[in-house]
Amino acid sequence: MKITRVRTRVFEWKGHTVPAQPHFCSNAMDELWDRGDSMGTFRFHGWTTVEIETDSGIVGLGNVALAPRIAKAIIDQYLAPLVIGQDPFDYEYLWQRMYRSTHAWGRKGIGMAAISGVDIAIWDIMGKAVGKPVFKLLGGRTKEKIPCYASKLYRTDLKSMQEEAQSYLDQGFTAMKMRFGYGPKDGPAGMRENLNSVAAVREVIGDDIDLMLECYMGWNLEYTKRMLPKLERFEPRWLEEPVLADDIDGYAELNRLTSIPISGGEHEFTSYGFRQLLEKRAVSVIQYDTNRVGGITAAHKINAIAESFSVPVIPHAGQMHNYHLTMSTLASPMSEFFPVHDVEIGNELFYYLFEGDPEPVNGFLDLDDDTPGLGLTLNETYFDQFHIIE
Ligand SMILES: O=C(O)[C@H](O)[C@H](O)[C@@H](O)CO
Ligand SMILES: [Mg+2]
Repeated sequence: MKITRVRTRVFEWKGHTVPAQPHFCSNAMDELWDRGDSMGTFRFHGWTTVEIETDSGIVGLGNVALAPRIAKAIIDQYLAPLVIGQDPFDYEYLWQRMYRSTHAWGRKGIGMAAISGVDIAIWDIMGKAVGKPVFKLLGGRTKEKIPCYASKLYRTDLKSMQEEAQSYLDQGFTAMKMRFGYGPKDGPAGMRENLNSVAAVREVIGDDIDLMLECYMGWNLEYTKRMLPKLERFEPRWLEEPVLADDIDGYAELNRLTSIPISGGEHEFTSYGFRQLLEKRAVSVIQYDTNRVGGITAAHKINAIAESFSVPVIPHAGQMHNYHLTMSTLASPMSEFFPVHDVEIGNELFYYLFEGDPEPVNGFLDLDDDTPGLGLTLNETYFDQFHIIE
């Protein structure tokens, strides 16, 4: 089988968007003197789709969620010529070809996200070609169902957060993630706000539900050190990305300091990046996203390394490209799940663009043993809500 064409499209959401309130979520821009539109750092209102055609008629579907226009340009100009004419089953060779030939600029960030999109489509082709779901090519079914945690609870008024937390309990979730709204610039009053929001959610969910706490890189080392002892009484499952992704020694220091597991990796790339995080004991939970980290080829290797360090892998974002990895390894006990709702941050945009994601039932989701490939198709229902760039 040979790859004949790589078709990329950018989908930019132009439909209704729910505006984010101030202090909606701490983030890396918060420390700058000019706050400006700090929410801009985590709006994902566009997506790149990668459809890879073959001479057998099979088409693989991949995606990239970061900087969509740039990802498209990288794939069109640099990556497509490297895979066209090649056998998709030579996936390791193709990955290395893309990785090595873009090494000067592509090994982290958007270069690797673009490689991920192509790699995901290649795995979709392989699954379709052998008539098996991708997880069956990676290790198969390691769990009856995948436990998942509801991930939203952005900082709003406490009553709304409590109602939202209650709604996840009502749906049967036994784990959920909330976001902090305040950071170092907000002083002791902001610290109090942060603690009050965790207390408010704990009040509703009780002590027997896992609660994950997300900082999205909006804190710094000193602030996190002050917050950790105050957070311990809430027994969070983890504290996520307290500092910038580049501060690996900062993560390691925090992870040594506290009984709260520190998590990260959503902004890390390839097995090299994760080897560093693991060797330094910088994180106690790994959270790569397959559509950034280097695709399924890289994520599969990271699972093996993480297993040898006994560090759980709970990928960022859920979504099919991650669920298949989670299903196929014991290193991964759980998935993130973004509830389907009106377009807000953009995490949920996935469901407006793709069809095939499983619905969680009582906090678990499952993958079909017989659907070939990733089990995802483009959802044309909302195409008129997007500006599409071919
Ligand atoms: O872990 C997450 O779910 C991410 O950090 C979110 O994608 C991000 O939007 C911050 O809430
Ligand atoms: Mg996160």
